[in-house]
Amino acid sequence: MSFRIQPAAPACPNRCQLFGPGSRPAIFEKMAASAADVINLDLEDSVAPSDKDSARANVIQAIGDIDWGNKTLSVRINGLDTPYWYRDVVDVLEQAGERLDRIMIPKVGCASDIYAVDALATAVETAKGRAKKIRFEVIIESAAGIAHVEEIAAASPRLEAMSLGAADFAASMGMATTGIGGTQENYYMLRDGQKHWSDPWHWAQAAIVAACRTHGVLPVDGPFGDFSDDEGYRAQALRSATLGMVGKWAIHPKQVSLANEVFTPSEAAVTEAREILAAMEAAKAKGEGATVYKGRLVDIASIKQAEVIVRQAEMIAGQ
Ligand SMILES: CC(C)(COP(=O)(O)OP(=O)(O)OC[C@H]1O[C@@H](n2cnc3c(N)ncnc32)[C@H](O)[C@@H]1OP(=O)(O)O)[C@@H](O)C(=O)NCCC(=O)NCCSC(=O)C[C@H](O)C(=O)O
Ligand SMILES: [Mg+2]
Repeated sequence: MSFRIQPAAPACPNRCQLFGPGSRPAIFEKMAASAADVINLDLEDSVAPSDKDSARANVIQAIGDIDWGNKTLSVRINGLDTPYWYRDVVDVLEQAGERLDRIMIPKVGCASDIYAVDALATAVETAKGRAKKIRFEVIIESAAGIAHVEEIAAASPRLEAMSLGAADFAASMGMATTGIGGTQENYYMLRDGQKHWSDPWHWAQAAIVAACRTHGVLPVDGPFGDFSDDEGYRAQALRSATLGMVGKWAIHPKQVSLANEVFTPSEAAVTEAREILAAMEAAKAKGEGATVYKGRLVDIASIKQAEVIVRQAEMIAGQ
């Protein structure tokens, strides 16, 4: 272990982030009634340029009017390359109530992007006397974003979560696909004439997880565009969870239960983790640092692995 201790990510459930366009206020109550842990009211790419002002007004109103329960409530602002973002930050922080938890910053390319939003948010909060400091989440969805992922993860103490945005990421990287996440037909290896599909999102996800875990930020998988493909969504989510991500976006309400199922440790996984902890307690009592559990080695590192699962299950149960 490095002399520098790895910081813990925020202990808040983040299994599913449900998105809805700010220009579609008719679905806000349905979003609030969903089982998603996080609600993202969108001012960015799901809102047409002609609707930007009205969407912002809808969102500000809804933050105060709707009962969002114990969900984390987030507004996705427009990108820093647009003329909309500063007004998103200023109007939302000046006019929306303190129920809002996060601002999501899309298409971040470097730590200075976060610095700019931080400076503006800090000025508005101070001027308005907002008691609750807004937290940030970011989307890595460009070549620059992934190239600078670690400095972005370290950019601000406000930063709570980081998502992979597969659609913009693919476009920025020049990837030959119009799919949003999932299996890509042409990304395969050949062996004995048989195709074996590989995962083109894997390396970016792994880079995000490493940056997030280094700096105590929650790593989250972004959208899966084909909402008619439950099995495809589940497979993508299972890969993300296996890599260390804590949740995934839903761009349709039917994806919420899929994310919650995958990112909630199963009873069997929790039972096994507790048994490993018990086996290691018994080993330690005998002065041993390793033992055998179900025919396989478990040691001090296994305690940390098991604790990840138990902590996650307890945090979700206690929400
Ligand atoms: C994708 C949708 C446009 C589909 O909407 P719709 O045609 O209304 O779907 P359904 O008829 O199947 O809806 C069934 C019922 O569910 C309600 N509904 C629909 N969407 C939502 C929602 N997001 N939250 C809650 N409830 C919802 C409908 O009203 C129906 O209700 P009822 O009639 O009472 O049965 C739509 O789902 C949608 O707009 N989704 C969100 C799109 C979005 O926000 N996109 C932005 C995030 S993805 C992205 O930006 C890419 C990323 O940045 C990247 O680069 O990768
Ligand atoms: Mg995007």
